[in-house]
Amino acid sequence: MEGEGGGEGEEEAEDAVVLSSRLLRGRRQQVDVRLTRRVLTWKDVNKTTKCGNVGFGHFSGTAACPRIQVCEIVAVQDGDGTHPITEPAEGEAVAKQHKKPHPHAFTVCYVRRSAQHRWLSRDVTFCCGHQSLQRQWITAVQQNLALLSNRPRSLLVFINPHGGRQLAVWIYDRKVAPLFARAGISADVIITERANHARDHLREQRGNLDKYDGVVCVGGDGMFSEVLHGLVSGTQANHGVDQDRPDARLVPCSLRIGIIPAGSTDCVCYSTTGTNDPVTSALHIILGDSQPMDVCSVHSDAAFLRYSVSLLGYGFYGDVLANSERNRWMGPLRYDLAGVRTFLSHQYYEGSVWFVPAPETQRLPGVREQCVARCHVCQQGSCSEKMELKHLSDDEDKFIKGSGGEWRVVQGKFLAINMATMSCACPRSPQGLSPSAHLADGTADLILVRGCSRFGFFRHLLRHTNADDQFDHSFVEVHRVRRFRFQPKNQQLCVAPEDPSGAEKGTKTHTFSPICRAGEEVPAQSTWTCDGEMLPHAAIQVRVQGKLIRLFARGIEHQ
Ligand SMILES: CCCCCCCCCCCCC/C=C/[C@@H](O)[C@H](CO)NC(=O)CCCCCCCCCCCCCCC
Ligand SMILES: Nc1ncnc2c1ncn2[C@@H]1O[C@H](COP(=O)(O)OP(=O)(O)OP(=O)(O)O)[C@@H](O)[C@H]1O
Ligand SMILES: [Ca+2]
Repeated sequence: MEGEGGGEGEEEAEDAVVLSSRLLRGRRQQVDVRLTRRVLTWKDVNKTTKCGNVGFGHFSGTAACPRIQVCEIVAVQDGDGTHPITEPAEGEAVAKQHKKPHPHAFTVCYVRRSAQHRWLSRDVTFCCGHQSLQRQWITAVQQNLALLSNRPRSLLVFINPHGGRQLAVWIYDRKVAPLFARAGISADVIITERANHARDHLREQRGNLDKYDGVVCVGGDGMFSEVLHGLVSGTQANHGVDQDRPDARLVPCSLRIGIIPAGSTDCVCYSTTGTNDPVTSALHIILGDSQPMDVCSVHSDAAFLRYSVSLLGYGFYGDVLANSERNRWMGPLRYDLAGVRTFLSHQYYEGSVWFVPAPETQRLPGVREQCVARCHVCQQGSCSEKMELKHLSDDEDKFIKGSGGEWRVVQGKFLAINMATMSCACPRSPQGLSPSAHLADGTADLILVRGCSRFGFFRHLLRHTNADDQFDHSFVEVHRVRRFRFQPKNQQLCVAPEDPSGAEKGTKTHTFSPICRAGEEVPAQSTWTCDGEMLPHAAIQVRVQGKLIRLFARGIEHQ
């Protein structure tokens, strides 16, 4: 980052100099510029820096020298970044060119960090004494960049013109496409014409996607979900994996997914980059960042329903979504209106929640430790599914032993049942639904909100918007889990299963049926929201598939 201190002296000593020259920065400032495999640095020859007024070629201890990591260079080109070094075409108004560029200038475009995890692209221009030196510099930087093999060269881009505030096309054309072009990335762009256009295209073309290094969606969580479904389903089909089988081990997708945020919540983008800024996302894509992510597969009995990466919510969030759908035309505001309405209804839902807890070695939710870039918890990988056990203190909880893992069940009335596979941070809730959830640890956080007063629930919701602990309520419990099942009250198990996963092994011996007798009131049922889409079933089974996909992101960096 320009202007940032060094502190990598030893590493730098081993990082051999590729090229160094005395150049002009801009038009006037004389600088000694040095390129190594890892960094581009320069220092003003006339200024005494912290590292002393060292002679040319001596950059040791460049504490105060501006430096750019090579891996954070977007592009290098001739000219001053705004003026191509070509003669104006015949008839072109020379007046348009307010200043003639230096004939032997070259410009390095690089990433600069700004507040709140935003990234900007910035230019620095150097002027050389003659053309061959200019060529030498451009070639040297380009050769360095060519060594970065994780960078995408070719992308498939889907734009949803109707998501969020309906600005997706404008955002892509104005903010993203120019950066991709500058970085030499070619993009095949499809503006979607209907819902599920992107998903269907990816499924149909699944044998034909090798020419791309990644798929980018410009839209919200719904668009991301389309790309996720298209790629995951296509990958399973390519490998002969039957995604209808709840116990199937899914094959990870090879193509990375980029998200240019242009939706209403943009939770996946926000949780993986720390912001919902299109330029930041474009830069993460250009640098070729890679963030693995857990994906939940959701089934109803033996039928596949959907995949989820953010929130599976029954009760409050399910109802917010259902209440918001008819007001889609309102854009992001629809959620606030539906939220107030749902809050006032204060509806409970009865049922049984079954889950397989994550091993004790994986940190418990509620510990205020965030999943960060290069997170050591996620790097440990999804551990084996052999579970360690811990009894719950609540009398209502039963401890169930089964042959396919250790299941627990919690029964009762719930205001909300939320399963967050990652933090679900978004602009409405910067810490998220489950602030310490991890992006790629192979677990999800199950948050159960039981009966409480409206005031209590209001306080719980309010804590999603500040730094207070939303789990610190007697009516909220949270478990870190690998698997999960839900049965609403009116569909209780007729035969209590020895192992609720039996159904997932094709050895189903139990059935679900209404337990209400004639004349008895049928308990209220909610619907599930699955990453913002409604599910048609209330009784579901969920399994976390660790690190199934990768995004062009790197998680939240320390600031
Ligand atoms: C007192 C203020 C309370 C504010 C509480 C804010 C909690 C926000 C938690 C957001 C969690 C988002 C999880 C991400 C889900 C995405 O997969 C999905 C698809 O984009 N988005 C939504 O379902 C969209 C979900 C949007 C949920 C909005 C809920 C708004 C609740 C408002 C309650 C107001 C009570 C006022 C009483 C007078
Ligand atoms: N051309 C289209 N016409 C109508 N619907 C579309 C089109 N393209 C995509 N969709 C659908 O629009 C839905 C919403 O899109 P998107 O996720 O981009 O915005 P959003 O719902 O406002 O944002 P968020 O999901 O972040 O709340 C998606 O479920 C997607 O399937
Ligand atoms: Ca996770």
